[in-house]
Amino acid sequence: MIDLDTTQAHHTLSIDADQLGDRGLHGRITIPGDKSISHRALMLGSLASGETTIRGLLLGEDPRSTAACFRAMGAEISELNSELVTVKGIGLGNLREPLNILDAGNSGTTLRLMLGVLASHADRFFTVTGDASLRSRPMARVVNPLKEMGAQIWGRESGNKAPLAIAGQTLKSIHYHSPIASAQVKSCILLAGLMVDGETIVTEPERSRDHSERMLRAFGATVEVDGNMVYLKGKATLEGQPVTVPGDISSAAFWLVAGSIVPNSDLLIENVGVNPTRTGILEVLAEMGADITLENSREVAGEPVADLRVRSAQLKACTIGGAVIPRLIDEIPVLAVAAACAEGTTIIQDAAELRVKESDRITAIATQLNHMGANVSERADGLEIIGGTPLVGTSLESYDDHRICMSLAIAAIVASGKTTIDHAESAAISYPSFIPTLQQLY
Ligand SMILES: O=C(O)C1=C[C@@H](OP(=O)(O)O)[C@@H](O)[C@H](O)C1
Ligand SMILES: C=C(OP(=O)(O)O)C(=O)O
Repeated sequence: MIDLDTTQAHHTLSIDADQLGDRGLHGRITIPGDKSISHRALMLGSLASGETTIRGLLLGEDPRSTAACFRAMGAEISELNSELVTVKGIGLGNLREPLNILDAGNSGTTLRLMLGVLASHADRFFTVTGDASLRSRPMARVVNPLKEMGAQIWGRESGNKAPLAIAGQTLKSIHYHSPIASAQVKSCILLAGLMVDGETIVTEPERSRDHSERMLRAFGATVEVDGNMVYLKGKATLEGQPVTVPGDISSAAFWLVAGSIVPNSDLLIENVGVNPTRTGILEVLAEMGADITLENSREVAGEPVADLRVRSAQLKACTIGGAVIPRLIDEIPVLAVAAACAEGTTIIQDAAELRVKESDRITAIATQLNHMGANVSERADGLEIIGGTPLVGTSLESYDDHRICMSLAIAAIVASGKTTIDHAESAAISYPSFIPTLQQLY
């Protein structure tokens, strides 16, 4: 029994795994569009000259926040749907000063990428904010390099926390050595560099997702990549393009883990983006002994795509850290569920970033899995998970964090008895059809 109680403002998801039987998970799953690519398609489409068409856009709350912000600055974005969205761009440098505060909702990507755009629109004033979670997340990581480029930004804690106010300026180019591997930091600076005179360069300690580089190039900007360094030629022009958004591997991750840990499963997850800067989860699950194969590998609109077939397997522990972390950062909560079901002790390290996501994901997943009977200890930069203790259904908190909510739902389907998860509406941030898909599998 999988039931969603929508009678209160905050929805409660109930999963009674005992009633699910032992037939496993079977069938084909289509996952929604990639969130990172959806944000970028809406933003670049808005900034470009001419029309951009977007097929397969994610209809989650986060891309809706991006669309609302850019509409408020003059971009004509048609009603959002996953078939076809058209964006009539207003041309680089032509954003209108918005009449009200721009609201990025729960979306770090919206706020951080947009700051680069706003800071570089001279003679215009912008105010930006977000929900309680986003207002608690650090913005200095983008505000400081933007200030080095000449930006004027004010906010709480010396400009580290939203609400923020931005007086747009003509910026100058920099070579920024980012202390963290973050696609949001890298993309913010590249977007800020579009209108500067000269080359903007970002070097990061490890390579983070490269969707901005790929899409900027497709829209006509000159972008070069050399190891962990990205160059963008200033005074760029962007031309609207057709964009096809592949399925989000971060959403596929829930089924990759579910199909592995639920005995007798055999799932085909169709049309998944397998950009090498995102496939850390496939490498780690393979090392843990998962049975996952890539079928029908192809390239769609400049991004590699495949269907992923997953069959159940006994997982074993592994150590996850170093350069792979930015390539699976959003999948760590569900990987913790996999580790709780694996034989042996899994260590997740170099992942302190998780403490400043929508929630402190290290504390959130450790606390909630322990409530279910798992053996998880927090480390400053990750988790230590002694796998193999049986999981028991109970009442759980999602911390209003979409990835925690969905990860706990996957844990619940291998637990004995009934689990309830609060704030289940949070799944709609990145995966509105998650609960219907879970129900369809049973
Ligand atoms: O650029 C992006 O689209 C994203 C980058 C990552 O954040 P960081 O850049 O903060 O690591 C990731 O966690 C987020 O979900 C999406
Ligand atoms: C961290 C995430 O997104 P954002 O930073 O855009 O809020 C996420 O989707 O897990």
